[in-house]
Amino acid sequence: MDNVEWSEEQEASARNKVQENSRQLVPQDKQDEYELNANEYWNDFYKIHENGFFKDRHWLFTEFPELAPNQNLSQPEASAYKDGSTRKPINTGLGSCENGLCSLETRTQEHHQLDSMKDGNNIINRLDADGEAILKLGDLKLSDGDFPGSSATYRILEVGCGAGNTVFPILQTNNDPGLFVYCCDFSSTAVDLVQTNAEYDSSRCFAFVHDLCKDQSPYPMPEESLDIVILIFVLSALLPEKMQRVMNRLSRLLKPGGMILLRDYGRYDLAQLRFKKGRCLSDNFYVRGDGTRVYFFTQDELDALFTTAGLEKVQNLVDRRLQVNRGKQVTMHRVWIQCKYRKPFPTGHKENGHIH
Ligand SMILES: C[S@@+](CC[C@H](N)C(=O)[O-])C[C@H]1O[C@@H](n2cnc3c(N)ncnc32)[C@H](O)[C@@H]1O
Repeated sequence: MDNVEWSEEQEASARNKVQENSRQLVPQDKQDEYELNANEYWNDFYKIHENGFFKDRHWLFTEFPELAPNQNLSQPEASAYKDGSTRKPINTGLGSCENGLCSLETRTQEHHQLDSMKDGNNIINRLDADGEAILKLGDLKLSDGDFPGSSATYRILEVGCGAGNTVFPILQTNNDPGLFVYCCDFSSTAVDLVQTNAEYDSSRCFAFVHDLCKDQSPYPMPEESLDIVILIFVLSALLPEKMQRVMNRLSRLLKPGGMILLRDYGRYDLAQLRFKKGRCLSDNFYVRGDGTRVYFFTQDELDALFTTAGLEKVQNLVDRRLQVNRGKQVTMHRVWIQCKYRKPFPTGHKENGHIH
């Protein structure tokens, strides 16, 4: 069931559950260890789950048509929503990772494993599907005029891309010849999975290891060069104190008129209510059994993060769904938040004859 309203009692019961499971916090030394080794916990996650699955992402282009703006994405079953968006009925989870468990579908694609080889003095780690060398960020000499994707006309960056469950559908669906897709993750295991995927094409895509929370961790593109930045269930994985700096830096990468698209966990989502006592790190921030962490947002918190980074609201909606597992006879309340925030044009700028 889509966009179900919550009753007062439901809201109160959720609040009680959260109060109860937040009562006992994880000790600080353990918290520091989760932060210090965060990428290792995610490496372990991807070593276990690999990409032997392809998560169900049929909602991607109905929710975010900006990812393939020139394609005719006919959606006969799409229904209009109050906020003007359209979406197809969703009868499964959104394929996000919860408590280390993901809704999985068997992946049919072959996985390329091409081992290191030497080319003169350059170490080329791998070749992509077309036999092109896959370069690492550290191998590049970056200058403003010449960077991966510098000749593209539409640049998308996905941060925290995981195994590429968003990147590959974009590359398949968006056939704009001017498209270039960047993607990064601080898990080198995840980035390896992307780079060794049979669909990885270095003429259209650049995957790199990057820690969003490290100011000195470089991006391969200059500021004001991106049309779209995507964050799908990623901001929630960061230490809350570090979220604003991350957002500020991502905002600087956007062209004026460019947008950040986000989908993430909302306050009182089933995944939050299911946490047992002793897993809470701080208000609404928890650690799963596998050492990965997750925050549950309100719309206002996200609005503050985006607007403080100088962006303007295009959309900020809460998507509540009732999932029914008929086999187990249980109903589950999911709460996700979806946001689109745009970087304004400088005042006095003229676009299509309109002065901003
Ligand atoms: C819940 S997963 C979502 C993955 C992917 N966006 C998806 O929807 O399938 C969160 C991702 O964020 C990445 N991540 C967490 N903290 C990060 C950081 N500081 N820098 C870069 N990536 C990070 C993790 O490695 C993981 O791949």
